[in-house]
Amino acid sequence: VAMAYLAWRLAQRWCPSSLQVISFPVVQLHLNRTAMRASQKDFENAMNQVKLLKKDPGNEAKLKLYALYKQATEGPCNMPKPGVFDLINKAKWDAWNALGSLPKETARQNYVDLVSSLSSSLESSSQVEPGTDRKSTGYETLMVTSEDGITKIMLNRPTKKNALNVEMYHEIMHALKAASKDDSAITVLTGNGDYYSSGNDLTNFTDIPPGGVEEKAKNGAILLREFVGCFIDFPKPLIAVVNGPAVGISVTLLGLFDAVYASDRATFHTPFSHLGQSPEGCSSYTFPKIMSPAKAIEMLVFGKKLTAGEACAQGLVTEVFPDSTFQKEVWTRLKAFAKLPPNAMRISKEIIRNREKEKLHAVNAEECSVLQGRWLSDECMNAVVNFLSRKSKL
Ligand SMILES: CCCC/C=C/CC(=O)SCCNC(=O)CCNC(=O)[C@H](O)C(C)(C)COP(=O)(O)OP(=O)(O)OC[C@H]1O[C@@H](n2cnc3c(N)ncnc32)[C@H](O)[C@@H]1OP(=O)(O)O
Repeated sequence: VAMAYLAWRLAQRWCPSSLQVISFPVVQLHLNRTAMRASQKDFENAMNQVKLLKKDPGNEAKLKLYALYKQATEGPCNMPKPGVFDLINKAKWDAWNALGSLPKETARQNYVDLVSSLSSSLESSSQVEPGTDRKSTGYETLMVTSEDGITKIMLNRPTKKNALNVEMYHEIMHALKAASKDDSAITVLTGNGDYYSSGNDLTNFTDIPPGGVEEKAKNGAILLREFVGCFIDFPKPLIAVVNGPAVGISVTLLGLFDAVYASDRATFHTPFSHLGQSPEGCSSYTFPKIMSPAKAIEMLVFGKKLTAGEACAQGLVTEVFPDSTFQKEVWTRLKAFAKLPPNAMRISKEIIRNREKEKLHAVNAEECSVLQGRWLSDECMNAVVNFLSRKSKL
């Protein structure tokens, strides 16, 4: 029920006046389009095209497609209204019912038009899919630059506090793979805006695939394992420039970095229990080693938020700088590091890190498998619903 609620809320959030948005353009198209009629063949082609869309068109578009399909094939909605707790079916019923007495032929035409516009918009945004050689501007969620021997990967969703959505996970993996092969000596991860990162984007939980929440959790675990694996295997010195508060996975990953420089404005918070979740990013292994098991439990189990000074005292942060001089001091230092012989740095990192790699991959696999189960728990679903319905913030 919680997941159904999530999907429903998301549809509402993207389309607050969903009934008007669904019905209004449809009726307008009907008025303007008396001369145009999609054939049954066009309709069938459009149905096949939907299955081939490279990106998920989102809940709002899916609701419109559903409503138009039902109207085109069955006519006006004559089903009984689903109960108030049957949230997904109620959202679908609302969308269909809002089409009123729209003629079947018009619904068919509108369905074909909608699929055509979705295909072209999703096609053009997929031109920067992983696999192609991206320049900095090719990223949707990152700014990646390379100069003075430093590749800088900047998380770039400042209005969302740099929350990591699915696209950002993929783009970071792509940027790390590219940085591991480019001619820079060191790689830096930082955030744009006032946050370093608010961790996993909680709306990632709302986009449920046809296989349901189990498939969603399985896909999430696969993505997470691959994502964390890229940090474990990264061959060059990897440095975090923590410009502001860090939450969740953006904190746990720090245990896999080679140096962590933080502004004194930064905080470090892993509220996994509050979210019904469990530690990831290999933190169940790295944190107890870095800061002692008891201190790790305070953070990872009880969700204690550390200041930058406390995180430095615990060994998670290398050094803290006053916010007013943070950028200047850190980048001066990094530019000096980047002038050191790159092969020597790479080999030294290898000898320090390599004997732990196998262990880290095993920990990563175990953490992902535990999280997969957690994501299906009532505790987790309720926490996500509460955040999305703005009942709770950290
Ligand atoms: C597939 C791999 C999965 C790996 C799993 C990882 C686990 C984790 O990372 S757990 C950590 C998850 N993160 C959170 O729980 C943080 C949730 N966010 C908040 O509590 C607050 O937003 C904040 C304390 C970070 C900031 O509060 P503040 O009042 O300053 O700003 P807001 O108005 O809340 O935020 C602005 C804007 O950004 C959206 N947003 C921020 N963080 C997230 C997030 N993690 N997920 C989704 N959206 C986020 C927030 O909703 C606002 O959006 P709108 O302007 O559209 O309302």
